[in-house]
Amino acid sequence: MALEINNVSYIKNGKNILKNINLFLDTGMYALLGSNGAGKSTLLKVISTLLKPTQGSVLYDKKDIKNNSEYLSKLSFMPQNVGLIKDFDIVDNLHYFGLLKGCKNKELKTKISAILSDFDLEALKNVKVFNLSGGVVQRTGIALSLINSPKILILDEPFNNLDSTERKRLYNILQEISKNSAVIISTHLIAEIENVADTFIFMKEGSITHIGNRDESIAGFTEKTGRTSPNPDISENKEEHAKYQKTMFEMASEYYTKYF
Ligand SMILES: Nc1ncnc2c1ncn2[C@@H]1O[C@H](COP(=O)(O)OP(=O)(O)OP(=O)(O)O)[C@@H](O)[C@H]1O
Repeated sequence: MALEINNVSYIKNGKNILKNINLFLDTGMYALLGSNGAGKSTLLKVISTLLKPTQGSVLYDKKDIKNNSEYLSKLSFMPQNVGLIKDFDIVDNLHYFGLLKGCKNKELKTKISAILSDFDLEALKNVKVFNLSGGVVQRTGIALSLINSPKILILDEPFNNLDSTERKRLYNILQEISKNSAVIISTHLIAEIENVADTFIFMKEGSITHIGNRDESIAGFTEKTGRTSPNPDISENKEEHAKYQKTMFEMASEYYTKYF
């Protein structure tokens, strides 16, 4: 499994939204971090084939993802607002979207049972979506994105609406999936993802400013800025004090996404 993003740029209305993006994604969990407007959603849409790059290419196992039905069958994209059918119950949604994603009717039954159990949705499986809470809808949406056993799983802000128990459940599931697939998560919740993702991809103004694991990201930040550890003693200046209260990783993240 290898996804290669080679020199990808995306220009819309004269605006360079993605600038020369180069990425190599293997199995593992990748966090995509960046401020509003950094280009994260645009990059995810390019990887999902929803947008065609103005320049460059995206290859899956050395083949262009353009008109590549094998790639599409292995891809799953969960956007920020989950598009479940409100009049269907959970099982019908899983079944319907499974068929749309090309799963065979025969294998769907087993898959749906496994997913309902993994996501603790059995008791709610026959409840129509319009009667479910926001958290359960979100959980069902994520469950839905796994129906085709994706090799490339893209989740845009998946932790919204989830309480800490649900987040933990999701981390465990995603960690399991990331052993054999590339899981790409775009999120603003840095503290949430800090100990979960293997690799962090930081973006600012359409460019990637840093790629690395947690320790590498902190080390790069230390090297470039001279910052070593948070200093809890600085209290005269409120703003400075608040800044130092952050973890090294949060400071590194802020550096790569705002000031690099
Ligand atoms: N169709 C479009 N036409 C013009 N500009 C666009 C279009 N789509 C996105 N943009 C601009 O491109 C930039 C990147 O947008 P994008 O949604 O990819 O950022 P993001 O990092 O996902 O932000 P957020 O975290 O707010 O979702 C923004 O400045 C946005 O206004």
